[in-house]
Amino acid sequence: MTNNKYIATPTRTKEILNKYKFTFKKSLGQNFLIDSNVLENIIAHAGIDKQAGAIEIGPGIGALTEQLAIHADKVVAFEIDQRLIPVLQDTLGDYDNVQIVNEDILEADVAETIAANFPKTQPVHVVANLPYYITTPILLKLLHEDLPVTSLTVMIQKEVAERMAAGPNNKSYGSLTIAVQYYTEAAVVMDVPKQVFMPQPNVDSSILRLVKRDKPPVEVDNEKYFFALIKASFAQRRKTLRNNLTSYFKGTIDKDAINQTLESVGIDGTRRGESLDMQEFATLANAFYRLG
Ligand SMILES: C[S@@+](CC[C@H](N)C(=O)[O-])C[C@H]1O[C@@H](n2cnc3c(N)ncnc32)[C@H](O)[C@@H]1O
Repeated sequence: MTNNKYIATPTRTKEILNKYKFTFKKSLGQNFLIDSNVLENIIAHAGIDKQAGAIEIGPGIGALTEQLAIHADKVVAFEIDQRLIPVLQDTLGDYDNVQIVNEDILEADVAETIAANFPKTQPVHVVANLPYYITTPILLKLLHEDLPVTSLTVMIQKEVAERMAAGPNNKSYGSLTIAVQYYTEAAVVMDVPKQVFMPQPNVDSSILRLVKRDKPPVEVDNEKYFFALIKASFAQRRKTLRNNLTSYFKGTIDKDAINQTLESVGIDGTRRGESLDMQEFATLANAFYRLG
């Protein structure tokens, strides 16, 4: 992959950018990968082989897309920036297993795209160097929609990757952690320096691997209610669980009922949200939900 014919080298990237007089849009999180070793690592961790399909978000000029085209059966890539479509048609012209969709991933019907492009029995992996300004909405959309994908391997901001893979009592642990870990097993597989991007971002990056679970690790009566209660429990991190819940349930459940419910499930209301594990949140959410 060190061969200069590939897109992910500084020289080839500059050539392509010059040819199209392409100027980066910071507002679209455009930081392109120019390091073939990092790409090799992404592909190695992503579980991609010729039996698998790949969904990419934000192909840019095609550095990762090209490697996915080489290693996977088929690639479908969503790119919002119309200026990149002719560039991609050029850089990926040699590959007949790539489809570019010029759409905003947050608006796209990803389930329909998967159904239209990949056989039902084929494993499909999401692989992306994500636009960092919308990392959380993209991942939560893909997870909440419960798409038929086997895994997600994504380059994201290091702090966000740590948050998604954290455990209780860690300063990074929060409602995002639980949302991600409810659907997937999360692990940070590699930290990545700024120097591998053009232009260099202001933040450090990590590759995060999320493997979809067959079923959630806890039983929840109502998922929407569960996630809303978790969010409320972290609303003010320094506040006790009881105080956060009192603000959240104001006007619907009174203080006495809140105390009784906490007591009934054996959770001390003076604890902070960050000390509860997912099972405790599930028990708590189910108990409040059953109050009706
Ligand atoms: C960090 S760059 C990655 C580019 C390329 N994959 C690489 O690694 O060199 C993020 C890409 O996402 C695209 N993008 C930004 N917002 C998007 C959105 N809402 N939907 C789809 N693509 C988006 C940008 O135009 C850009 O090409």
